[in-house]
Amino acid sequence: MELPLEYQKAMKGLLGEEYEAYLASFAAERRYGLRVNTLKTTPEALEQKGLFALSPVPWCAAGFYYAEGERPAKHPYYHAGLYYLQEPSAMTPGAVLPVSPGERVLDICAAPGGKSTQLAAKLAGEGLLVANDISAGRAKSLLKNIELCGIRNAIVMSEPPAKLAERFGGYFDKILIDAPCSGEGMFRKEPDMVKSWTPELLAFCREQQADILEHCAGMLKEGGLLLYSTCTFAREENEESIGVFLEKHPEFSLVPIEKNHGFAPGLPPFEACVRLYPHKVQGEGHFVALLQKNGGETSCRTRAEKSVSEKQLEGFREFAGAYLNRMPEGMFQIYGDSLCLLPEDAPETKGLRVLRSGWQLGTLKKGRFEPSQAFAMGLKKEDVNYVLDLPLEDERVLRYLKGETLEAPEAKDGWNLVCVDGFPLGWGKAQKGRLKNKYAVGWKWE
Ligand SMILES: C[S@@+](CC[C@H](N)C(=O)[O-])C[C@H]1O[C@@H](n2cnc3c(N)ncnc32)[C@H](O)[C@@H]1O
Repeated sequence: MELPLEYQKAMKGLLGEEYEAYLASFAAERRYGLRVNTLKTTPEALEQKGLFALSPVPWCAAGFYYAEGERPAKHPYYHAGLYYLQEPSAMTPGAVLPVSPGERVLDICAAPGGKSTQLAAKLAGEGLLVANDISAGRAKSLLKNIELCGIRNAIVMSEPPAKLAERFGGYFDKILIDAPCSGEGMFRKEPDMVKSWTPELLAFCREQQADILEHCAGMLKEGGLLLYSTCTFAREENEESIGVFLEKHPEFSLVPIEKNHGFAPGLPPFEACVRLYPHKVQGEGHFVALLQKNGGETSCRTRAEKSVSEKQLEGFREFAGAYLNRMPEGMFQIYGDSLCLLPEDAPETKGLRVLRSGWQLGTLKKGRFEPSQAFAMGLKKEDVNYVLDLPLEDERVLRYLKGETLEAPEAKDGWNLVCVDGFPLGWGKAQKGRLKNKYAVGWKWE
């Protein structure tokens, strides 16, 4: 691969004697990763299934390498949201940022959702994740991944940081900025990215990074943590972006990140940060900085009003009475014909471009409730009365994912949660042994 001369010069300056080892890493075997979705299963349980040859990613508890040639995206368990495919070094920001159930977390550059799905797993269904991406198109794939992983407590948005900052001053406990960057750490994985590299691109990215950092500063609570990451090596987009930010914001300080697993320290005087290089770790490359806010705004009080009447919920209550073993808890909201369930203290989002607010349960048309794909993915098998639980080897699993009508003499008449080995895939409606397929149209197995 022909690397731009100016890039070579910058990397030689950064790496010194290690530069040759960095170049040699381009010829090394590429490593692929998947991260187990702990909202659905455990790393041990997935390993025991013996689906793929997995070996652990040392810096991410639920992360695994899988061998080239394996196709985990072509497996029904992928469609059940049991794991997310993620480049191993990209698992670092979500692993380093401490998140506990009940917190309010913002992932401001979230699409397609690698880190959002990781943070949501740490929230374990409690608290709130706001997953945002400025690109409305990319936010759609973010939404799909949030739904696929069965995440019930996320608001998916597409807004510029300035707009969010107007609404969420001092609101979040944790913020992740996985910033747009020149992507130098992707050169091995996506050689085409080399072509778009220019020094001007670095300067452009740096401006965007400064804007995002600036607006996020005000959205964090006092004592809150902000994680800044890029998949690039350029000093300008990493230590320099952080340096400029810290000069302007003395209320923030760097929190040291442990230098295990071949992680290199940030460039002086920012040794508290980490750099992942492809010649030092089994991964493509990343920069990670963790900052704490030691003063400034305290929590703000934006809270959505309850606006749904019992009358409007009749159709859902009827469905729940017939098919659910457990009533989902939270605040019901209706957007158009879509019924969603939000955490009780969810924020007011009127006026913001929201793709999804909380857990979409289904649609209400003329009072009739029809359950949604997202509802199925956020349920557990035990939550539902009528379950068509197919073993992995059953040929109907693939036929269901392809959208076909199934012969299902064992299904009871009515709505059935279709599962593979106990993990929900979607809905079907049975009548006299035939199951009408209700799998989401855009999700079908190709
Ligand atoms: C590195 S990617 C994020 C990857 C994502 N965090 C993941 O793990 O899947 C950067 C994202 O930032 C978004 N972006 C660029 N500028 C932005 C801005 N000013 N505010 C919010 N998002 C932005 C891009 O659309 C892109 O999806």
